[in-house]
Amino acid sequence: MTSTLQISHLTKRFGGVEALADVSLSLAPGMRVALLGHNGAGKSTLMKIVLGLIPFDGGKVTVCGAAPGSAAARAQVAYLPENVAFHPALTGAEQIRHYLALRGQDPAGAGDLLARVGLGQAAGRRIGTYSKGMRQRVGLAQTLIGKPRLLVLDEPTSGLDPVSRRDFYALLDGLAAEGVAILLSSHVLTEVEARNDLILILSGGRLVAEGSLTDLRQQAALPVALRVTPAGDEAAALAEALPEARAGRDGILHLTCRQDQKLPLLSRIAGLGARVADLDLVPPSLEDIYSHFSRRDGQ
Ligand SMILES: Nc1ncnc2c1ncn2[C@@H]1O[C@H](COP(=O)(O)OP(=O)(O)OP(=O)(O)O)[C@@H](O)[C@H]1O
Repeated sequence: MTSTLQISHLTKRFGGVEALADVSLSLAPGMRVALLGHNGAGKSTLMKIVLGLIPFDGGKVTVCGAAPGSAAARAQVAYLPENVAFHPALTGAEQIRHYLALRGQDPAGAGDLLARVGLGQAAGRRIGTYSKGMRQRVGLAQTLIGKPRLLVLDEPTSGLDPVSRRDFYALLDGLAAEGVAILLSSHVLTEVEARNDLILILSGGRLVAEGSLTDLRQQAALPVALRVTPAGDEAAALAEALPEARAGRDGILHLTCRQDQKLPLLSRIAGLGARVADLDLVPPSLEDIYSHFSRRDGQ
């Protein structure tokens, strides 16, 4: 299948600063990719290059087979910045009608676009009365004008509450299911866990990790934590049977083990039978994995 976005060995320097070094990635239609990285890691530079806003020094970039910034590429890519600004006195429908007219499209399509992002009911209200989540959805409706094949979203859910974030990602899921490729950056690491097919970690302009969350977990090989709750008055007996555990004030026993020791340890705990009331397995979070890769790169 032809890639929607193809980047090979991309390099970009600003004077003496190497903003991107040997970055390669490929987005197939319908793929959702999250770009993570510390401040100055190179996320915005990468997005600007994909949008054709700045030139690059080395490597190759194609957007739907065309050079970034070319008319062919621009027709296929849409961008949503972190903070969208619309005219507060215009209604959602007026604002989208305006953008449709600017793109030479029928303004009557505004209603459908707003309904698509869940703003059908609010289309006739002034944007000044919208919440931040609603304004972000107006932004998403704007990006959908012209049916782009690639969405570039710069921290699209920053400042949104958990419910608005979930709703926003549900919209992206629907678009991805229709074949739209999505490249988004985020600092809210926990939210990208379940919502993306591929996670990329940039550090100092280099891609230091790439994969699904499962791949990254395996590559990082961080310890797994277990919490064992003793049954009734079995705390002392359980602590004796699990001498490597640390007992918390609440009586719960805390253990950690390497990934490859997880199953033997679970089977040992299962063998303790009725002495165990409950068991929780806590895998390393994306925050842990992210710090692991960023630290490894000296950040
Ligand atoms: N126009 C510019 N001129 C000089 N240096 C720049 C320019 N734009 C970016 N840089 C440098 O390139 C590096 C990458 O910056 P970039 O803005 O891409 O990072 P980022 O990951 O988007 O960071 P943030 O999360 O803070 O937005 C940084 O060292 C930055 O200072």
